[in-house]
Amino acid sequence: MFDDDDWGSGATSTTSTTSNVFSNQGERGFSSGGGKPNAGRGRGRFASSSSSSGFGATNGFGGHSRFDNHNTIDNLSSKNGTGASNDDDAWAPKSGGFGISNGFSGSGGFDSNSGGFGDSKPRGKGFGGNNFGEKGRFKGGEEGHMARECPNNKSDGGENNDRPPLYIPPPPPEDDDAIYGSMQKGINFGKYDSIPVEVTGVNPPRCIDSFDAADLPQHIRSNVAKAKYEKPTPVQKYSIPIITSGRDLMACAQTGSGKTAAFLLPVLASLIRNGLESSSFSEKQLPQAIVVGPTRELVYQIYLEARKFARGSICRPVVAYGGTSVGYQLRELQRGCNVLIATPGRLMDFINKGKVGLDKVQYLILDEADRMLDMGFETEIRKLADSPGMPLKTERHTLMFSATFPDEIQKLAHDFLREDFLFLTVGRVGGACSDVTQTIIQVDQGDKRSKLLELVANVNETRSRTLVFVETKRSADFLACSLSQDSYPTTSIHGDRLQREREEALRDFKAGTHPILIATSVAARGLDIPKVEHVVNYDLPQEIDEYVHRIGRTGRCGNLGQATSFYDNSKDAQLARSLVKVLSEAMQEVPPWLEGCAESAVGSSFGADRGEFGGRDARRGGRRAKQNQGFGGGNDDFGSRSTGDYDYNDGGGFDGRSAAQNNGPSGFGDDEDDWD
Ligand SMILES: Nc1ncnc2c1ncn2[C@@H]1O[C@H](COP(=O)(O)OP(=O)(O)OP(=O)(O)O)[C@@H](O)[C@H]1O
Repeated sequence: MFDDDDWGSGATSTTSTTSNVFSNQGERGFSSGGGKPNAGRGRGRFASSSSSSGFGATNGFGGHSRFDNHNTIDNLSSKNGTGASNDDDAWAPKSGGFGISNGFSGSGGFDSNSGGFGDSKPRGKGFGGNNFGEKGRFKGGEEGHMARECPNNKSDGGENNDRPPLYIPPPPPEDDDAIYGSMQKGINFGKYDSIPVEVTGVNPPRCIDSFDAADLPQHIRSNVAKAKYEKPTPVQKYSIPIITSGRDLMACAQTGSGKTAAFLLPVLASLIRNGLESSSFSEKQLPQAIVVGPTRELVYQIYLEARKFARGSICRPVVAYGGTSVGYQLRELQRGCNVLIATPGRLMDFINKGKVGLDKVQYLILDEADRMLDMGFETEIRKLADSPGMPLKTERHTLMFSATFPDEIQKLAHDFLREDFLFLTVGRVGGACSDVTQTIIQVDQGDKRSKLLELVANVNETRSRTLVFVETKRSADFLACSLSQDSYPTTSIHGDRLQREREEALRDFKAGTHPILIATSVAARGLDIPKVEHVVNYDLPQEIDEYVHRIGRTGRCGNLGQATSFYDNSKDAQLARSLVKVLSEAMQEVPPWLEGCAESAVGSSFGADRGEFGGRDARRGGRRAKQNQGFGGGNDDFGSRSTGDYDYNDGGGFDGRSAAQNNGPSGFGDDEDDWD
């Protein structure tokens, strides 16, 4: 399934613009760096005649990524000063220096759904454009990209011809300051203790009130101290003894409240206490714990946390995710692996290749578990659980963590958990973090850009980190380029960017060199970035749970944060009721106009039934149905959940996924349903 011909998300942005897809007959449009993987098909509304005529102006832009296409590179680089060269780094992903056309920029000039964007990629297969296959511009001092990416170059000696360069991520930090220097606790950290906690299920163990009571092995205990964790957060107080006592667990606690350590500490402790099996330098590795998460950046972050807590012990965590060199990751794996942290696709690829065996798995952990059991990932998780060697659920421990847990997903989750699992809720299931001040403002689509400019007006002076969520990958490219053009230090992250670019974007954002990050939902969950002061929902998501995760990128670990959302009733009405509910539950001001929208949002349920405080264990007859998909038509089927921009099927080869997945559910790989 994850054969080497599959292209994953990281691959696609190498290709960027093509000249033959810009013809934009009357529709507003642009081309971005986010070339979709389905080369040559375009969408019905793209005329594919030639060059850039008809596209706003001749100054099309190529987004962040590299302009690899033969004809266009001339136009783009020469007219817009993209600075193209044959130096790979000249295509740095920082958005700056990209030409944006006079013809389409400007507020409101872009409708993310209105087309004007073409698919491209630099491979011969299936590429129907009239310029592909033409010689020139690729290598040997020509502009555009590195020789090894050139589809005409058959002897580059790389792992795969006709592909983006292999990406080997920088090594993880080795100095204590970098390893242990995590987010500072905020003024509301102490208030975590006042959040109501509920544990359902039979015979739960008592909670602990200090890390000393957690019975952690010495190495881990001192690493916890080095990380300046003085006392456990509520989810840690309950999860640690539950996991230590050998119970399966489904845990739901608000964003930024320490769920990662809540599972890592007891799992690492138990592995170390019970004796680790060393498997170094063995062809097939047999990890004792497997952690899966929905995005590459998240699994890498969890890996860094595991490494931090395991440091000095013989326990070796390893990470595996798509968009990176398989060979490199296999070499890391084969140096020994006790805890494997991975995206599901790359993990399944390693299992299928016989590089990872499951026979010794004691712990299977799903972080962002509701997403991992949602459309897109569920099949992979079932395959993982049914893979040869994987101990039955009665013979392993399964742990699930998230800030949101819709009822129907909880019910699915029961398939993977022991009968007597415990359900832990801190606060309300799916509740927003109360340390985030939420503001919803009504903004028409066409006014969003100017409104955003107001919000980031002083960012050059303040350097306040602002994370801006948009709906589609090409909107991300467009907006990032547009802001860069206006001298706002901006970068972007989404599933069509190369992995190297994604990681660099995050690094630049964290370092504050590019304090504005434009992101799709690929950055919505789990990412723990210090000092994010403001989250902006430039486009609101389709689901309230996604909203909760997005705004949870700020206001973490007791710090205060701010979230501003642009509400456009023509697009967002189906979210109105759930928004009202989430705002009121988090004691936020609810604008009267939003209540009006909620009341007239016929057919949508009035928010989720999140139950009483502490949420609801679906075993007790939870009624929380799928939310927000029912505008105008009552509840949607479960199957209609939006998949968002997540790292589905980060498989092997390059970072493969099946053709069907490449195409996305609609067969067109619509941005609204990105399969990444
Ligand atoms: N006991 C603690 N004391 C101090 N800081 C902590 C403690 N536990 C966790 N943290 C810090 O709090 C931050 C948030 O933790 P973490 O990323 O695990 O949150 P989360 O609940 O998993 O969030 P999300 O729902 O967004 O995934 C991290 O920077 C982490 O280092």
